[in-house]
Order: sequence, then structure tokens, then C-alpha cells
Amino acid sequence: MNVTIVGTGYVGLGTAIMLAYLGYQVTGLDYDEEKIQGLRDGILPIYEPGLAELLTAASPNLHWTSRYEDAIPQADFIFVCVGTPPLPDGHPNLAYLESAVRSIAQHLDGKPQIIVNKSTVPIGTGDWVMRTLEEHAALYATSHYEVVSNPEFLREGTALGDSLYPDRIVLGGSGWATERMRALYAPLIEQNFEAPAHVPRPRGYERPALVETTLTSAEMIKYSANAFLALKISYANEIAGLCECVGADIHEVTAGIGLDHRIGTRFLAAGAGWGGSCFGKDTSALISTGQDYGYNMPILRAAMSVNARQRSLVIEKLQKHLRLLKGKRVAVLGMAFKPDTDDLRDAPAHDFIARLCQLGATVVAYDPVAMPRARTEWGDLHYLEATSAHAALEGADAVIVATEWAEFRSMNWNEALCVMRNRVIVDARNIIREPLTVPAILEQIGRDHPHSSFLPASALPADKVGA
Ligand SMILES: NC(=O)C1=CN([C@@H]2O[C@H](COP(=O)(O)OP(=O)(O)OC[C@H]3O[C@@H](n4cnc5c(N)ncnc54)[C@H](O)[C@@H]3O)[C@@H](O)[C@H]2O)C=CC1
Ligand SMILES: O=C(O)[C@H]1O[C@H](OP(=O)(O)OP(=O)(O)OC[C@H]2O[C@@H](n3ccc(=O)[nH]c3=O)[C@H](O)[C@@H]2O)[C@H](O)[C@@H](O)[C@@H]1O
Repeated sequence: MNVTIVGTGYVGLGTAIMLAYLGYQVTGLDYDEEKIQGLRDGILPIYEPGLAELLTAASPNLHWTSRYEDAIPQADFIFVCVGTPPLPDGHPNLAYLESAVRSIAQHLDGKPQIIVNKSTVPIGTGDWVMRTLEEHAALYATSHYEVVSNPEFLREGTALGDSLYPDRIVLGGSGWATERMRALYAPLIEQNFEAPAHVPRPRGYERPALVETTLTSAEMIKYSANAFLALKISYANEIAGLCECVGADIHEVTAGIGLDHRIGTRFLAAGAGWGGSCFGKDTSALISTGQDYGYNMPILRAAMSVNARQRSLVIEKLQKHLRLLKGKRVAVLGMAFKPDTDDLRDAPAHDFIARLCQLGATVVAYDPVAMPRARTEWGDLHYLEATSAHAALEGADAVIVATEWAEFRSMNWNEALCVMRNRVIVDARNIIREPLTVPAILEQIGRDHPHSSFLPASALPADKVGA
């Protein structure tokens, strides 16, 4: 079977490489010529653990192009994976999707073809794509094509494991089309499917559940799933705030509530809140869809406002100890919106740096992977780059841990803190667990450190230490 993937970003690339690994002939199409040329040369445009190895393994089945005429006529399945970024009013921008669908329509071949919506698109878009194809298809009278909604649930940073060992595969569309989609995914659905060794099989994993629905329900499943996860994190953050007020520890609390299987321990990590290209965008989109129908969604609005508050809280915690930020040197560790990705979209670190600069601080930032991308995408910000976490801390008055990269978790904080001028730590991801033996102030989210009190590090007595 021939598969074409339109849009080779985080989702399209992962999908293309995964399907090629399963043995299909896959053509990745992107209108970004530079990206396509790079892929032809074996260069991935994004950082995603394990993807380069799988690209090498699957490369005999992979082809790259920027021309629709080279990719659409021969395809049995055409996956649409273009971006759907938010507009200022919260609705997703469907311009990329519309342009892709029009281009696809002009090259449909007349044989049975399935157009698979993998982009996260507003409820009702599947029907709209079908109508747009009908309006623009050159061979409409003789073509047999259908639209399927097959939403993607992968997370950046663990994209391969999520794609090869998914919890569920959602297929929304007619029986004719979903049956063909089931055949495409058959290798993953087999109980004994094994991904390559570098993609670990989740403990207890058996096989994905197949969920076959209408187009509209499939679209609704995607948005509701993301909004629920966003809500869960905001709930943990709201409880974290109260933990700080009453002197409880959010780690103990979430561990305790998560053991109830109806709640579960995952996605309860309190901190700076969610970032990335999807939770904010998809929650806003769901609220906007509600608005289109005159339907208010107060729970989702609350989740968004708690998330915004988490970001402000980080700077407030700094101000509590440093008072004036003007002239202070602040290290920001982590720029990507989460670890194991170079994605900077809606990264909390961006807001921290912007606010710190506005308040007159000098910012020194470090990220193990995302710094080159930040150079091109964060032209609006002024900050100094450090070559390591240690270098970022040198001479700093404070440090914000913005992203929980493994190297920040495992570093020797007691040693690292020694190079700072003043030792105020706002650990916005709650990663520091070791007791601090050097004098320092440690602020975390939802965890009270009663012995922390601010004094220049040199003046702090040994018993006034953080954590
Ligand atoms: N990033 C993620 O983790 C996930 C994203 N999604 C959804 O998947 C969709 C894609 O997201 P990303 O991969 O993150 O976006 P992205 O921005 O990384 O990639 C989109 C790609 O589409 C290309 N493109 C745009 N218009 C095109 C056109 N008309 N013809 C050909 N190529 C075109 C762009 O050049 C870009 O390479 C979005 O709807 C998103 O909400 C869903 C699940 C996970
Ligand atoms: O539609 C999408 O794009 C994807 O959005 C999320 O995936 P992703 O944004 O890549 O990353 P997550 O691991 O979900 O993290 C999102 C944000 O929430 C934050 N987070 C996550 C978990 C948690 O407990 N606490 C928390 O603050 C992370 O730091 C990050 O900023 C969903 O988890 C995926 O299922 C979905 O496919």
C-alpha cells in the first residue's frame, strides 16, 4: 500500500517514518523545500529521541517531495498532518489545511483513495474537507475517495513509543474507509508486534484498542482528550497552591490521590503548568466551538486561567526573595516546553524570560537541545546564552528551573549552587529532591520549605538551608 503524508512536522514525520518502518511505501510531502532537501540528505528538522535511528531503518521505504503531483496520484492513503495553530480569537487557523486539501483535490487519481485527517481540526472539519474536495477535485465524477478522522495522541519526546504502542487507534468515518484503515494499522494491532529495541514497550502493554466512530465523534475525542489532560494538570496545580497555604506537600498528596485507579498518577505533576503547541490551542478551540453554539464551558476556562496563574507565580516567587529584579542576573534552565524536544511553542520559559527582561533583570538561558531553534524563533527576547547549566549559574542571583531535562534532575545541585552570587532557586518543575547542604532559598510549587529565608549566600548560617 502507498501512503502519502502531507506536512512533515512533529506529527507528519513521526507518522511517515513509523508507517515506512511497518513496510509501506511512504512519500512525505512538505511545501518547505529546505525541509524536504534536508530529509533527502537524511537530516531531521526536529529533535525527537530515537527518530533518527528509525529513519535509517525505514529509509528504503521513504521518499520525500515538495510537489503534490509526485505524491498524490499513486497514494492509497493521504494523511493530512499540517499545522492548525491558534488564531487570536481561539479558533484554529485552517488556512494550511484548506490549502493542502485544495492541492490534494487537484491530483486525486480516480482510484479509491482515503484522505486521513490527522491534524487536530475543529469539530465538523471532516465534512468540510469532503465538501472542499468535491468542489476542487479535478476527477470528481470518476473519483472514489472518502475522509477519515484519525486523530493523533503522540506526545513530543516520546513520539515513537506513543505511535508504535498506542493506547488506542481512533477511526472516524464510513465502514468502507475505516475497514481499509484497520488493514493499514494491522501490524500494530497484532498482539505480538514488537517495535525496534530502542523503543521500549510500555509495561503491561498488549495491543491498542480500536475505536470506530463517526467523523464528528472522532474529532470530538481528540479535543476532549487534550482538554481533559490539561484540566488534570491545572487541578494538580490548584491543589498545589492550597498545599502551600496549609503546609502540605503536593508530591505526597498527588501520590495519595493517584493510587485510586479511577484517578491515576499520571498528569498530576504540579509546576509551571502546561505549554506546547496543543493543550492551550486545543482547549481554546473547544471553548470557541462551544461559543459558536452559545455554549459556555466554565471548567475549561478555569483550567486555562489556573495555567496562566502558574506562570505568573514563578516570577512572584522570585520577587518574594529578590524584591527588585532590576539589575539582577537570573539563570533560566530549560527553554523547550518539555524535556526531550526542541519545540519552543508556548514554552513557559519564553514568558519567564520576557517578564524578567521587562522587570530589568539580565537573563542567562541554557537548554541542552533547544538553543539553536530559540536563536531563530525567539528574536523578540533578549537573553545571554550559556554553554552549560553550570555556566548559566555562574554569578547568578537566582535560577529558575523551567524544564525538567534529565540533566537538571541528575546534576549535583549542592556543587552547582556554589558558583552563584545569591542562591535563590525557583524550581518550577519540582525536580530538586536532594537536601540542599549549601545555604540557599528553594522555592518549589506546592511544597513549602520552611527553613528557606533570604540572605546573600555568604551571610546565611549553615542551619538556614533550603529543602
Ligand atoms: N505536535 C504534536 O505533538 C501533536 C500535534 N498534533 C496536531 O497535528 C497537526 C500538526 O502538528 P505539528 O506536526 O506539531 O505541526 P508542525 O508545524 O510541526 O508541522 C506542520 C508541517 O506542515 C507543513 N505544511 C503546512 N502547510 C502545508 C501545505 N499546504 N502543504 C504541505 N505542507 C504544509 C509545514 O511546512 C510543516 O512542516 C496539528 O493540527 C496539531 O494540533 C496532534 C498530536 C500531537
Ligand atoms: O495533541 C497534542 O499535540 C498532544 O498534546 C500532548 O502532548 P505534548 O504537548 O507533546 O506533551 P505532554 O507530555 O502532554 O506535556 C504537555 C505540557 O504539560 C506539562 N505537564 C505534563 C504533565 C504533567 O503532569 N504536568 C505538566 O505540567 C508539560 O510540562 C508540558 O508543558 C498530549 O499528551 C498528547 O496526547 C497529544 O497528542
